[in-house]
Amino acid sequence: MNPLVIEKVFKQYGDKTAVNGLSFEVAQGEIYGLLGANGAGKTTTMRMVLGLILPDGGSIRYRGKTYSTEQLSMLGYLPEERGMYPKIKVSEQILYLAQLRGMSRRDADANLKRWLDRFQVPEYYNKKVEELSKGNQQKIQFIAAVIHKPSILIMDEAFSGLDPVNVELLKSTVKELRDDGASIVFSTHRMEHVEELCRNITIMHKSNPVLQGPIRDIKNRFPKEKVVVGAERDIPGLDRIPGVVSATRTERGYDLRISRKEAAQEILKHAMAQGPVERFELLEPTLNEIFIKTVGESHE
Ligand SMILES: Nc1ncnc2c1ncn2[C@@H]1O[C@H](COP(=O)(O)OP(=O)(O)OP(=O)(O)O)[C@@H](O)[C@H]1O
Repeated sequence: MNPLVIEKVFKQYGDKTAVNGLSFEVAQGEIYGLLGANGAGKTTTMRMVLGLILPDGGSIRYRGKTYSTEQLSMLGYLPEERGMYPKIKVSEQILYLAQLRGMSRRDADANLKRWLDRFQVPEYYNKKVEELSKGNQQKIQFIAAVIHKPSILIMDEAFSGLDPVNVELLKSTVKELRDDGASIVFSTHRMEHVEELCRNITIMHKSNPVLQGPIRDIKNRFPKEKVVVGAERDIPGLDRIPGVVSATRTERGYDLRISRKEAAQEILKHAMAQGPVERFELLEPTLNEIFIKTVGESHE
């Protein structure tokens, strides 16, 4: 049985349905992507998984059990909003939070020092949170979420506010936690991070799960509609090939949009008939394009 199983979960606020029959499972050592436009129901879902609010229907199971305080030490949460106390020292609040999650102060202290070294900021141990930049506060919040080695980790916009170097640092840390066996629910609007980190995803829209499954399978369900041709010279007539919706001249050649896949071969033939082609590629849709299509279509 998977460590986290969400089954037909339903949540209502007054007469507003926030989550409508959502089911998914997160395996051990998996990062699961929970995606959706603003107001889709992601935060509500994460809060239910964390036991902060109760579902009105359906069930959430943690290693086969329903929520109880026993699960506290198993769960870690990185919220989107910074939730640290500005006036209190980093070490004081992290050690306090770790003890709430069942750790001894000594173990928590050793872990905290290890994490601060890992993030190359050992000097933050005695600093007040307000003395740190926004990005560095995010690192501390990250440490607070993982200090007790949770086996189920909920991460909401984990990399927001970080510079590219720190994004890479935290990304590699998330991958390590996955490789160590954590089950991670990862929610973000940054589709390139989802493509890199997640195997399976759910896209929610207006409280409903509208697209679910392995990213690989989802991509195969959507047609390839983009062709890139690399050529320095002009290739007249590309836009007149049947099935070509548009052909745009770029620095390095042409970007084309097609409405049926046979058009790709015609484009290649046409281009080669006029001289050498340096590059030719039929691109699969990006997750960003799939997201926009899905949410747009289900919106209508
Ligand atoms: N405490 C609440 N009381 C009433 N309605 C709520 C409450 N929390 C959320 N909602 C409503 O439930 C729906 C889902 O909200 P939720 O915060 O889960 O969305 P989200 O996917 O996390 O959005 P975002 O990407 O903007 O954070 C929204 O329509 C929201 O207005």
